[in-house]
Amino acid sequence: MSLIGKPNVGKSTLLNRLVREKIAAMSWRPQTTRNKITGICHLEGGQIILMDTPGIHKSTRKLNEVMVKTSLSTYGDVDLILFMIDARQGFGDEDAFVLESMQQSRTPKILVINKIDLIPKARILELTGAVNAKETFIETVPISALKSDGLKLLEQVLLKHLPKGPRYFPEDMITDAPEEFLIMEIIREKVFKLTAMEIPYAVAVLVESLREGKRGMLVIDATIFVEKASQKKIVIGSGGTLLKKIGTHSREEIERRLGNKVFLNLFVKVKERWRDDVRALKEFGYTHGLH
Ligand SMILES: Nc1nc2c(ncn2[C@@H]2O[C@H](COP(=O)(O)OP(=O)(O)OP(=O)(O)O)[C@@H](O)[C@H]2O)c(=O)[nH]1
Repeated sequence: MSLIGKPNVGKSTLLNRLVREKIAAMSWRPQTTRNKITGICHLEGGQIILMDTPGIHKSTRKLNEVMVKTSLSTYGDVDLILFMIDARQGFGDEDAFVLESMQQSRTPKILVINKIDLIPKARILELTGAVNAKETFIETVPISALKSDGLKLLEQVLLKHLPKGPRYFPEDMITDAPEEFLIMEIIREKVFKLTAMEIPYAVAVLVESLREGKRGMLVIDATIFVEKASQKKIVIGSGGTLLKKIGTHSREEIERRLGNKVFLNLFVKVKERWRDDVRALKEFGYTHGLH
């Protein structure tokens, strides 16, 4: 099952709620998610395998092109597409763009109206009617991913429409992403939250090494890449304060997630124009559609 929508509608929030753990980076900024992330949701009635995808949007940058291709590539691989819109914003041009990209696909689609905590009930009905007039959806489910409202119903709807099959994953597995990926996403999320303007978008994180240190401590070396020397200065902050904060917040969350004491070494480096540099994109794991 693939979760599709424009940036910032709440896809990662829903994924994290359904798997009951945080695996995808979330922030109030659009385009937080850059890769396809698989989450495994264990329910009484079965397992649901979900793909969170980067928000589909228009852009000329190579990185953004890769992000969109990553999302589109999931259409053929899944049994269901969840198309998510933001209830407060309603259905706009950006949503129309996403919907258009799905029209070729014969995969059954479910409309998920998220953030219903922000609108009056009558508006939900209106939106349901308006969007269903544009495309055939087998179901419409209004939810608030943030407030965990409507999620039980959504789970039931998903189980109803997904084909029966064997349980593919063990009960304790919630994602197929390697540890390095989780660590990278945690650090990237902290940078997204703690910096402003163009910085979040100019940042990539690479986990350089992961090893066991003294007394079972996990030692992580990671580099934050930015595009300009001026951005490096900002990420480090005066006297290194911001980098320290990014490091502390990241370390605490990595420790919680991995259940291990962590020693995190963070470096900041400049890689000019990496978002348009195919080699750098590959190095950072943004590979979809690149040759
Ligand atoms: N009020 C409200 N806010 C929500 C809800 N779901 C998500 N949000 C907020 O919307 C913002 C975007 O959420 P994300 O889950 O990062 O959105 P996304 O669709 O994964 O975004 P991209 O990574 O840009 O594709 C965050 O600030 C969330 O807290 C909801 O049900 N209600």
